[in-house]
This record gives sequence, C-alpha cells and structure tokens, in this order.
Amino acid sequence: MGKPKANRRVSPKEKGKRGDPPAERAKGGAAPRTGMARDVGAVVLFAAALGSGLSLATYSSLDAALIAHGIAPANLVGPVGHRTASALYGVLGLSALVLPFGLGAAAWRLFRGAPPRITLVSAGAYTVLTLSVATLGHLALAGSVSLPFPPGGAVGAALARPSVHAFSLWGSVILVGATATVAAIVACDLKVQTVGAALWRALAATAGFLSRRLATAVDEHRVAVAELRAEEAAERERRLAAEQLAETAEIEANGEEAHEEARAVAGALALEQLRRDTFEDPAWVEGLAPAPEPREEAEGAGEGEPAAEEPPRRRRKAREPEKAVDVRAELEDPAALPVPARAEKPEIVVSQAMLERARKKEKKKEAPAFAFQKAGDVFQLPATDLLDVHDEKAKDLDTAGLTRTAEVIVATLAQHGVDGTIKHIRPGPVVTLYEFSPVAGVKLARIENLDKELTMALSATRIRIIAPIPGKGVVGIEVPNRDRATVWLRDILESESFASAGGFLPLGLGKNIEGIPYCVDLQRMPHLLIAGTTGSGKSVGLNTMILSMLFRQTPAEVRMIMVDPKMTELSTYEDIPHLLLPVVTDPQKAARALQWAVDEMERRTQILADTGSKDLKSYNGKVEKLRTEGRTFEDRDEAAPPRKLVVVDVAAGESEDEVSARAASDAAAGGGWHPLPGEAVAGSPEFEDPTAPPPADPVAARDEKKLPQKLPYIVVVIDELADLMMTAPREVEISLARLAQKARATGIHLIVATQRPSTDVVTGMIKNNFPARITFRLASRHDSQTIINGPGAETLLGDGDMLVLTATAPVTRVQGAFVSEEELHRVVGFLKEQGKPVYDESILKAREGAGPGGYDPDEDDPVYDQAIDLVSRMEEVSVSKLQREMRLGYNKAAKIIERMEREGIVGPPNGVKPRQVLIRPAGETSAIPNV
Ligand SMILES: Nc1ncnc2c1ncn2[C@@H]1O[C@H](COP(=O)(O)OP(=O)(O)OP(=O)(O)O)[C@@H](O)[C@H]1O
Repeated sequence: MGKPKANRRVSPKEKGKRGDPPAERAKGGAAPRTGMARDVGAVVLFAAALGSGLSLATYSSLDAALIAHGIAPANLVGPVGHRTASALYGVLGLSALVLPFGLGAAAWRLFRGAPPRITLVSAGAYTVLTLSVATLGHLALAGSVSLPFPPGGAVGAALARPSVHAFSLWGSVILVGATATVAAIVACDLKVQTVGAALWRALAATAGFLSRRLATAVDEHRVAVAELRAEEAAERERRLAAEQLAETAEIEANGEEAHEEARAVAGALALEQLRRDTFEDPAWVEGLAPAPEPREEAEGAGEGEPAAEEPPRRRRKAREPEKAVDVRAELEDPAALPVPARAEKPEIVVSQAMLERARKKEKKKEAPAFAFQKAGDVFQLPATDLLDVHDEKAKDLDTAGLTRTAEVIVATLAQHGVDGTIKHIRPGPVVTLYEFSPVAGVKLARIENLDKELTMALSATRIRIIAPIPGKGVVGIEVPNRDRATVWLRDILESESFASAGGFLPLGLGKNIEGIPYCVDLQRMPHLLIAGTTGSGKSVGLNTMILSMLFRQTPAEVRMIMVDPKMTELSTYEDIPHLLLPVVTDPQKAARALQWAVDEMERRTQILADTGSKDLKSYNGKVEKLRTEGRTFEDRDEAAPPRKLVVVDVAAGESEDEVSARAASDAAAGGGWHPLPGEAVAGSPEFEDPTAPPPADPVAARDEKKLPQKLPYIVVVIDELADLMMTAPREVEISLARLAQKARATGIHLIVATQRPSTDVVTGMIKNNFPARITFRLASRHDSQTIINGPGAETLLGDGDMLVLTATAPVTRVQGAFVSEEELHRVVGFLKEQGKPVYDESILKAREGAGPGGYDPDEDDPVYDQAIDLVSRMEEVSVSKLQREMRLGYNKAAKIIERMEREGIVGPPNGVKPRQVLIRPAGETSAIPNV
C-alpha cells in the first residue's frame, strides 16, 4: 500500500504538476476564460461609460418632444441615450455624471488586469460616492439653480431629507461631504495626504494667481493715476509760472499791492505741494478729486499766515486713510488752509538788472551812443557802435524749474542728514544762487562735502558751494542755468556801471551772478594776476579788459606794453598808437621791458618827489595847471619859493637877521630848493603823443616844448607769465615784485596772466604783491587755493566764468563779457587809423650791468669812463639823456651822474634844467673858471 499521502512533503512545483487539488486545477483551467471575461467586461464597461457619458453630456429636455414627433433628438446617443440620461438625471441628479467616470475607471482597471475584488470595492465606493454627491447636490443647489431635473435627483432628495432632519443643513453638508471624500479616496485608491497636498497646491496656486492679478491691477491703476496727476501738475505749473512772471514784474512796479499778489502766488504753490503730498499717500485714490483753481488757492493762502508747526501734523493727517476725507475737504476750501512752512516756496529774487534786460532795447536807443566818450583834441575814441548789436530777447524766467531745483537741493541735503530751507533764489545770466539756511547745529563743512551728491541729484555739470556767503549767514549753492546767456562787451561798455565807474582805468569785466554789470578800476587794484586753464576764457577776458581801456583813454593818457610769448593773442594789437613797444614775443626782451618799467618807475618816483606830487594824477593835475598858465615848474618855484627852515644858533650869538641873510646868499649860490635832480620834467620823447598834429607855429611849438608835459599811465600786459619765468625767473620775479610794490603812485600797472598757476610760476613773492586776482576755471582745488586762497575755481564752468578777488571785497563770481575776433579787429583797425605808435625800441636793447637798482660805479668801472668821455663833449647833461645815449637803466645813469657831481664833473641839480657839464674833452681849454 506505500506511504500515507498526508506525510509526504511536496514542493510547490510538484504541487502544480501533479499534486493540485481538483478545485485548484479547475481554477487553473478556468484562467484563460476568466481573462477573457475580464476583457469583455472591460469593453462593456467602457462602452457603457462612453454611452452614458455622451447621453448625459448631450442631454436636452427638448429632445422628448422631438422624439415624440419622430425627429432625431440632439442627444448623440439617440432616443435611447436621451431616455437613459433623463432617467439617470431624474434618479441621481447631477451625481449621474459620476456614473460614466466610475464605469470608465472600472473598465480601465479591468484592462490593466486589476483583481476583481478591488473592482468590487471600487464599485461600492463609487456607489456611495454617487449617492453622497446626489445628496450634496440637493443640499447645495435645490431651489437656487434652474435645471431640467432636480439637482440631487430623486435619490438625493430622498437621502437629504432625513439627513437635514437629523443634522440640519450645515451638519448634513459636513457629514455628506466627508462621506463623499472618503468614497472618492477609496474609489480612486488615493491617500489622504496626497489629496490634502493636491488640495493645498490648488489653493496656493489660486491664491497666487489672484494676488498677482490684484497687484497688476493696482499697479496699472497707480500708473494711470500718476500720469493723470503729472499732467495735471504740469498744466498747473505752466499756468503758475506764467502768472508769477507777470506778477513778479508787477511787484517791482506796484510795490505793496504787487507784494500781496506775490504772496498769493506763493500760497498757491505751497498748496499745490500739499496736494501732491496728499496724493502720493495711501489715500491716493481719494486724491483724484480735482484740485481747486490756483486763483482760489491763492486767495485762501493769502488769508492764512504760514504756520511753522503745521507741516508735520498735516502730513501725518494725510497719511491716515480714514482722515483723508478731511484733507480733501481742506483742499476744496483753501480759505481754511494755512500755508504750511514746509510748503513755503523760496522767494525768487530777480535783480533789477535782470528785469531790465527786457526793457534795455528801448532804453539803449534813448541813451547817447557812448555816454562817457570825450572828444580828445585830435584823437577820437572808438564808439561802441564798432561792436555788434545783440538784441536778444530776454527769456522768461522758469519759476517752476527754479522752485523744483530748490526742492531737490533741500531734499538731497536732508537725505544726507542736513536739514534746512531755501529762502531766496537769485537767478543770474549763467548761474542761479540758492540761499540755503541750515538748521542750527549743522556743520558747514558737511554741506561743502556734499557737492558731488548735489551735482548728481541736480544733473548739473558742476556746482559751487559757498559756505557761508560772507555777511549773509546762509550757505550759497550756485547751480548753472540750463540756458547760459552770453554777456556782450557792448552791453557792459554801455552800462551805467561802466560809465560811472570811477578811476582812470575801468575794466568792464562782465556781469555778476545777479546780472549786474561788474566793473573794476585797475588803478585801485592796482595790479592784476589772472589764471585759467586753456580754453577757460582767459584770452577773451584779457581782450575785454584791454578794450575797456582803449575805449576810454587816448594814447596820451594810457600807454601799453604787451608781452605775448605765445605769439597768439596780443599780436592783434600790433601798431595801435597806445603801444610803447611792438608786442614783445621774445621772453628775453620781455624781461628787459620789465626792467625798463622798473627804471621808469624809479624815475617817476623821483619826479613825483621833486614836484611834491602824491601820485601821477596829482602830478598831471599840476602840469595841466602850469600849461594853461604857460609856466614851468621852475617859474612856479620862483613865484612861490618854498619855505625853508633856518636854525638860529643863539648860543653862538647869532641873530635872526644874520641867519636870514646867510640863507638868502646860499639860495642865490644855487643851494635853493630844486624840484628835480637835473631831469627835464617835460615828457621824454617816448611819451610824445603820436597822434598829436604837427605844430602850425614852430616858435610857439618850441615854447610849448619847454612847458612840462603830462605823463601817461603805463599798463603792462603779460599773457603767459610761465614763459617768462622759464627764461629769466629771478629777474622777472624781482621786477614784477618791485613794480607791484611801488608802481601804483607812478601810474604803472600790471596785468599778468598765466595758465599754469603752479608755485614755480606764481611764486610767493609775486603772489604776495598781487592782492587782486582773477581766476577762470582751474584744473584743481590746489590751483584754486594758490590763486584765490580757497577752493572754487575748479568748479567754474569755463567760457568766461570767473572769480574775482580784490583786496577789499570777498570773492565775486562774474560771467566774463564776450567780444568776438571780428569786433576786436574793427576796434583795432579804427585805432590804427588814428596814428602810428612811436616805439622806443632801445628799451629792449641789452644793458650792461642793468641789474635793478644795486649799481654803484667804482673806480675802475669802464662804463663810468665811457660816460665821462661822452659827458665831456656835452654842455649840459641829464640822467635821462645819459640813459638814452648810453642805453643804461635809469638807476645806473642816475648813480653815474651823482658820482660825477661828487667829482665835480657836472654841476649840482639846477631845477628842471639839465645840469651844467664842468669839464671839456682832453686837449680842449676849459672856459669854465673852476675846472
Ligand atoms: N566770456 C565768454 N562768454 C562766452 N564764451 C566765452 C567767453 N570767454 C571765452 N568763451 C569761449 O571759450 C573759448 C576759449 O576762450 P579763450 O580763447 O579765451 O580761452 P583761453 O583760456 O585763452 O585758452 P588758451 O589759453 O588756450 O588761449 C572761446 O573761443 C569762446 O568760445
């Protein structure tokens, strides 16, 4: 019988092959059939899903009538589809739509070979899901939407009723909603977290989308509002600018009444600012309310006095949305609105000069063409008609732009911790000055250090900060105008400032920043040092200065020496009758010319001392008087001999009468007062007036020659000191220093220009002796320091923008006058037609031992021997005669004459006459008893 079957262990393989129980075998044999049934089931379910889906989706209640009349219904699945859908909707309501999805999902599972058990669970879950959705449909939509079937169907209605009864509506919704969710999870085999995460993502995406849409909408709205406001503000500013310009002019004309008007305009501007502030706040939508008309605002502002404490409070108020309505109310009633201090607009102070620009044209026609022109005997001064006419229409003042710039300045400074206000704006032709008052405690250096920030904020090329403006207690911020006006030389020369500028040598420099003509008197300065980088307007400036003098003075009154080593600028003046020398271009010769000027200064000093004249003006005054009387200095001295102090030696028994008699005999012997050390007071030949007509009567001319002659002023103009300093630094430096120290009284003045203000050119000695300086734009702050003892020149704009420093006034900014080449040539041509210059070129010849002043002829001096040889052949000699004959400097000639006097070769000084020569050349018999 073998082993019992129960004890035998069988491998699973074997189980399958031969040990399978009948049931398992039957199962294994049915597998192919099961697979087929599943596939068939899947297809059937898919077809049912599709059919039901199409039936439901294309359901229409009207189809019933169509079908009744034998017409094909709209339902895609035909009358059957319509009826099926109608039944499903009727029973299940909207939840009928779950059915096709459920059938489709089941078909999909069968296709994938999922176990039928799971499919059954899923089917159960779907059923529950369908029922709960039907109930929810009824709970949520019954009575509120119009559908051709009950939203929850018959089933939904049936289930909802007891549920509502038990849990009321919200309880039922929660309960049925939870049931539906669970059913969906089971039916779709989903995890709670997955569903939660999906829901959360959906919510987040929806929220993000909505917030983006909202932000875009707000931005678009804000931009639209801002554009609207900008247009509104621009229009208002245009109107205000036009009104204010007219009113500013009226202020000047109508005094008090116009002042009220100005206040009204200021109030209107302040109100506008407040409106802007309000509008930019969160309450901006409210701010769209139309602004009150400026006229009304002005009236309101005019009634309320500015309240210093108002602005912060008012701003805060405007920023509280719930109070924005109040602000609007105030805006609509400007009469109730005090003008806040913050919104107080700076006063635009338009100088009379600027206002007159518009009226100038008419005025000019009324005025004489050349008010100060004086008719010389022969020489005719040039008329300003030689210069071009520039009737440029004065541009309207951009008050809105000026105010805006002031706001930017205040805001930028505040941004960097410097609070304050701008009270006055002073527009000028080229720059506008904003006067900034910082609050107490602000260090001015901080403001100065913010120049770059301000320059950037104002989009300016350069700005200049004057901290503080001397005598004003405010900080000046000079901002270049967008449109620079040109200052024409003709306007300056025709201005009252120039006509009334006192002094002999007025220089029409240009206009100050308020547009007022700015003229200085070279005689008072009394010398001028000018610096400026190339292209800064230095040469044009020199031309306007030279022309100012040429328009004013004849060659008999002013002579010039021009030194132009660059051989560019001053050569234009070649051959005008005012020149003492051809324009000097050789630096060596320039050094000699300077030395000559020093000698001439010494000579003049002596003349002034001997004629008892304080300065050249007083000397020329005396000469003029003597000439009208037909007398000389000698005649004058005889007519009114000087009082002489005599000492009575009482101790020696001398009486007053004896002493007087002794003094009288001394005087008779030539020991009396002598005005000149042997010099002829009459002008040296080089100072003869080249434009004077030839004398009609030679006898009268000879008598006339005996009369003293006036001495002209001498102006030495050097364009490029650096070139001279490279050639003969020591000589030039000493000459310039000596002239600068002493030449003023003698009528010799210097204008020295350089583009290199380094300390090897403008040495300490030169600088110290030139207290008056002008600087055009310089390369660095350091250079500026050298010239005007402080910064500023490096921030100038070029094109004639300059700073003027005099010994008596603080640094003044001036826009230099402009004169074109053509104008210059016209004037020079006119002058040349008047006469030719008389040059004394011996001035430029090299002199031996021509060192300034220190010469003292010793025993073996060959020059002294030559001088004795020369003098012995003369009857009379004077220092200047010896000077000319031997081409010596004045000092050297004077020293030689003094030694000759000591040695008995020439006589003592003889009033204004030359000295008598007391020797004869070797071999000749002397006619003079004491030789
Ligand atoms: N006062 C002015 N107003 C308007 N423009 C001016 C004025 N001065 C000078 N300019 C302009 O600047 C240019 C240069 O001026 P200028 O020749 O005087 O400079 P510079 O300092 O003498 O230079 P350089 O040393 O190279 O000769 C002029 O051609 C002119 O266009």
